[in-house]
Amino acid sequence: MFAATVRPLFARPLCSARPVQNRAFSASARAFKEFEYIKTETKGRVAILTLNRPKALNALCTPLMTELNAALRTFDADPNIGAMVVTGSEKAFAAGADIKEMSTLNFVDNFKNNFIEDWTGVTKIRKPIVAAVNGFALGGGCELAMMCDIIYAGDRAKFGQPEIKLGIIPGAGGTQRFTQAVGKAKAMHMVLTGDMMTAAEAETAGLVAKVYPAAELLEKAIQNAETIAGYSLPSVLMAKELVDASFEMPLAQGLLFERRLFHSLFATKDQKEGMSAFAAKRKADFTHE
Ligand SMILES: CCCCCCC[C@H](O)CC(=O)SCCNC(=O)CCNC(=O)[C@H](O)C(C)(C)COP(=O)([O-])OP(=O)([O-])OC[C@H]1O[C@@H](n2cnc3c(N)ncnc32)[C@H](O)[C@@H]1OP(=O)([O-])[O-]
Repeated sequence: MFAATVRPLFARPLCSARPVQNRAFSASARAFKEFEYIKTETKGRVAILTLNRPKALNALCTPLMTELNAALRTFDADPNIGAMVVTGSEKAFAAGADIKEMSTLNFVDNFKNNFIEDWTGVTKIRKPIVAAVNGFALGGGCELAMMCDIIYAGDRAKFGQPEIKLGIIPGAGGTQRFTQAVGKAKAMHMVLTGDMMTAAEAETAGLVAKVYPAAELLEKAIQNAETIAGYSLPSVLMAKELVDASFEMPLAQGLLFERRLFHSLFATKDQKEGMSAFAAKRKADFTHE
């Protein structure tokens, strides 16, 4: 047992009726207690984290993001977990950062407190995170989905960066990751008009990996996460690291990095297991070593 101490960024967080402090949880039981804005469960080697602030369409506020990041970090450190799924409700994955909470913020405090930097912990998680998006993924909701490694969408999902309508701009990747995913033409249109994109458009544009009927989305996302979690963890972690590195590195360096990690995987037990299982026509039994 260990305790996670979290401190709200704001003196009076609008989305919390009670202080979000000293939440104790048991990593071994993989059961979190007392979370207010998210639910967690596990299925085999997959952890499922559900944003649970239905009255505000899962608008992202500091306590919600603190809980989400604490849960992600704990599952990342749990040897029994190989992949995670982040999802919301049928109506909304998340309708963006909490506009009511942000409405009174000012530049100097934002700058001094480095507002929302703490919220981006999802990008530091090493195990794969799948976003299962039903309903609205707008503003910070779309940005949160893009911080995950794969986005699967329900067929009625809507994506968008509508911050321009509020007199601001996207603040957590909506001008950068969105542009990398869909290209300049569509990114400019979405960011400058605030229009929404359907799931089908998002799949065609390259933002979304696959679209499923809304009612089947979570089950399919978990199945895909189970497939990933069943593979050798060192190779999964390296594969994720390399795909992410391709956005940061020149091609020659990226290829060299890939080659070196490819070489290194021949030091694992799982490489021997995977290849001998193939030759023996049986399923590999990976031990993640
Ligand atoms: C991972 C790190 C991420 C960091 C992100 C930071 C930077 C980011 O780029 C900035 C933003 O996201 S800026 C944000 C960008 N996002 C936007 O601009 C989208 C804003 N939302 C909308 O445009 C509409 O709600 C929808 C079109 C989503 C649904 O319309 P509909 O079906 O007619 O439903 P409805 O009746 O409208 O809503 C039901 C309830 O939910 C409430 N609520 C909803 N969103 C909220 C929010 N973001 N806030 C607070 N509350 C929000 C709404 O007030 C209402 O509560 P009430 O107490 O009953 O009044």
